[in-house]
Amino acid sequence: MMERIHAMVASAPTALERRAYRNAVDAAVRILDRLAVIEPDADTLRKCERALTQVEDALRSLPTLPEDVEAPAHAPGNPRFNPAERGLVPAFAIDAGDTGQLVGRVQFSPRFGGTASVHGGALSLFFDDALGMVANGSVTGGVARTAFLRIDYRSLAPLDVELHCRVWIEAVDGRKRFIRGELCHGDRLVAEAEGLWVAPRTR
Ligand SMILES: CCCCCCCCCC(=O)SCCNC(=O)CCNC(=O)[C@H](O)C(C)(C)COP(=O)(O)OP(=O)(O)OC[C@H]1O[C@@H](n2cnc3c(N)ncnc32)[C@H](O)[C@@H]1OP(=O)(O)O
Repeated sequence: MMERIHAMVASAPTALERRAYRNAVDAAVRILDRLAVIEPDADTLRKCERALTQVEDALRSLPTLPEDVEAPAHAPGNPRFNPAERGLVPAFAIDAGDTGQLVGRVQFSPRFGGTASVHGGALSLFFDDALGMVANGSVTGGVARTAFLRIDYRSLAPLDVELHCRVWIEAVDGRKRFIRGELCHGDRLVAEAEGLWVAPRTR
């Protein structure tokens, strides 16, 4: 029986499994968002902890991903490898993009917040993902890893508000891809980023 379950999850996920995975992650992050804004109530929180522990126990009984990265489960379509689909970064709506740039919108929900504004580390996480998409895009081809990422925080980023982002390739020099990006709230610049992505040596 265990072997059969493992064979099921070791294959690339179906559309139904992807949707179910997304829905489960969405439910989990909605809880984190709610916990970030509620007034503490110890009794309710204890009940919440018990219920969540039951969910966690159910998840612990499932097999984990195979270590072999060539296995079908590691196909790019698997939502577990998409930072937004597993709740690591806020979903980024891409409005326009070509081979060397993209334009989109992002909204940071309360779990990404400090007090009333977005946590600086969350902005950095977002930029790594958004600039990384362009660095790993069709103009450059192949995989590249973040070598450095510099963020200039220009003004506070509000939570739960749509922010606009633009990302573009500044230069490509051999294996090096220099990428820049900016995030705005209306006309106001919130943060700028520049980074280097380095593609692996081919030999
Ligand atoms: C569609 C999918 C979208 C996915 C988007 C998500 C993207 C997210 C990507 C990540 O977050 S990856 C995780 C965070 N990054 C890492 O863990 C990387 C850790 N570091 C490394 O693996 C290596 O240091 C690295 C691959 C970046 C570079 O190692 P290499 O051995 O391939 O490069 P090497 O040291 O030979 O340097 C190559 C060139 O880059 C330059 N370089 C490397 N690191 C640098 C640095 N930090 N600053 C400035 N220049 C740097 C280096 O000087 C040199 O320049 P030149 O060719 O002109 O001589």
